[in-house]
Amino acid sequence: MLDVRNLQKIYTGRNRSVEALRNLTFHIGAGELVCLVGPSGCGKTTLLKCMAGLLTPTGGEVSLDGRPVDGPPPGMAVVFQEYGRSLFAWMNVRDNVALPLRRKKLGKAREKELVDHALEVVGLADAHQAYPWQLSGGMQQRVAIARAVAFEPKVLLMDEPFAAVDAQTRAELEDLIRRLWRELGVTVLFVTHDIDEAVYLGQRTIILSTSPTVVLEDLTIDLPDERDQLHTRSSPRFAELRAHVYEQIQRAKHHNGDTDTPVADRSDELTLHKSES
Ligand SMILES: Nc1ncnc2c1ncn2[C@@H]1O[C@H](COP(=O)(O)OP(=O)(O)OP(=O)(O)O)[C@@H](O)[C@H]1O
Repeated sequence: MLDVRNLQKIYTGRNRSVEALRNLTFHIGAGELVCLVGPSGCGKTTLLKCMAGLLTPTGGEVSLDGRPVDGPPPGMAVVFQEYGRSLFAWMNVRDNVALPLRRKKLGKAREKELVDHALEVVGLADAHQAYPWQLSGGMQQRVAIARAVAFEPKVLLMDEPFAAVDAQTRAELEDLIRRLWRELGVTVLFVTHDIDEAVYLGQRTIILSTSPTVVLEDLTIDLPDERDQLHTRSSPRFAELRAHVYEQIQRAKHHNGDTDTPVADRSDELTLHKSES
């Protein structure tokens, strides 16, 4: 489905160059929900932009269903952290959600059907005539998610989408993403710097090193499929996985692509959790 092979990105400026991504390789299968976590500044946004075809990599390749990504692919939608900047203040909720559909030229009836459905699934059917500035931060992010849902993407890329909302809203939105993922069968790559979120949400968590970035570990999250904020987060397995990812992130801060051996391969302790359950 989505393949990242030997991806490298070097930003070159007049006086300096920054090697943000060194050599990233991983695969995301159709219908998977994968989280990507790493220390601040490790290149998560850079990676996501390369995957979305918004940034040209220096080396390596991203491909979707075997086709190289060299511009925004038609079946992909992206939700960014800054919902305030992705919504248009002068358009109401309905028009904001409908905007990307205009390019598809589906006809008014089909467009209305998709927008109504998207607003329904994110719980904003009653707010369709409101303007973004009349909504809370959490509701605005729901509008951004509805916009992505209405587009009927095969792949949904999310870049720290809940970083700017309060903890309670964040928990609700996490559950919304899991519900949408299960109901719509969409493939999701969710970038976060929040360790709890990285464990709670996905089926796998890819842990990145500091810049220049490599994959430190691709961890299977073997929590039950049915998750809820109260029981899942208080389960012993959640605590173990959380501790493991936390530990890896701490090590990641002292590790980058300059070191040959990935952190996960250097310690028996780090494989402890994988053999359990
Ligand atoms: N346009 C740019 N020009 C030069 N360097 C850049 C540019 N964008 C990002 N970088 C550098 O690339 C590295 C990775 O940045 P990026 O924003 O991808 O990291 P991140 O993991 O998303 O950060 P955060 O966790 O803080 O959101 C950083 O060292 C950053 O300074």
